[in-house]
Amino acid sequence: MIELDRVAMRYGDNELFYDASLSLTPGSFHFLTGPSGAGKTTLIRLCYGDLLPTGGNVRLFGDPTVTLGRDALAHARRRIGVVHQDGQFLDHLSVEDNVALPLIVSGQLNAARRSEVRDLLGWVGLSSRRNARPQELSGGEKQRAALARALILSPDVILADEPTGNVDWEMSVRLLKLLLELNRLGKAVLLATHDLSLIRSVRGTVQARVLRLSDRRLGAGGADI
Ligand SMILES: Nc1ncnc2c1ncn2[C@@H]1O[C@H](COP(=O)(O)OP(=O)(O)OP(=O)(O)O)[C@@H](O)[C@H]1O
Repeated sequence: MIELDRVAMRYGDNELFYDASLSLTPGSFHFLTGPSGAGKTTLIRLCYGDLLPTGGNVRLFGDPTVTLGRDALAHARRRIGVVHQDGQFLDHLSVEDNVALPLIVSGQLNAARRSEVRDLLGWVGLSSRRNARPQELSGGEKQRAALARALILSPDVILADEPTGNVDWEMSVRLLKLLLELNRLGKAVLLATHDLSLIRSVRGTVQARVLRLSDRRLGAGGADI
């Protein structure tokens, strides 16, 4: 569904990585680790066509992102749910409307979809916070709202950039469990995290690949779990 084929990425003279290959197939689960600044967020942005590679190819559902026009890219992106590191909420909207935003923007919000938004908020444990503003949420609540918003268009692929960054251990495990549940439903998941103990916590319970981005290379990050 998403394929990186010998991808290189540089910002000006700063080459972040080269020769990076990766295939996110249905039902696959990948952890992406690596030091701060190695390029994990950049790699995720390449995976949904937010950036174009400076070398190699990124293919979304078969088509190289460099060849996709605006409409085709928007169409492909609707199949990819992104959980951003910083949430990226609109502060003047309620949590519920933030989650519904992809439906509002694409003109799909009706009574049935509104009820799906509420179901999703229930699934991530935020029913009682649906009328709050994003700035009133705790770190863990924000991350769960970001996950709900990423899921509202029923994507085939979920890209999560440090979703457990600012939350305590219990909440990290809870978020990871939500992602694993989605993965069991057949969705491809890529989860970037610094937290190796989180990866170890699911050892033996899930088939996942651990990738490490460091020294400008994307490689295996230790034993797969
Ligand atoms: N738009 C940009 N223009 C120029 N340099 C950038 C841009 N975006 C990121 N960088 C640089 O690229 C490098 C990699 O950034 P990136 O955010 O991808 O790393 P990361 O591995 O996700 O880091 P962290 O774990 O701290 O979030 C950093 O040195 C960053 O300053």
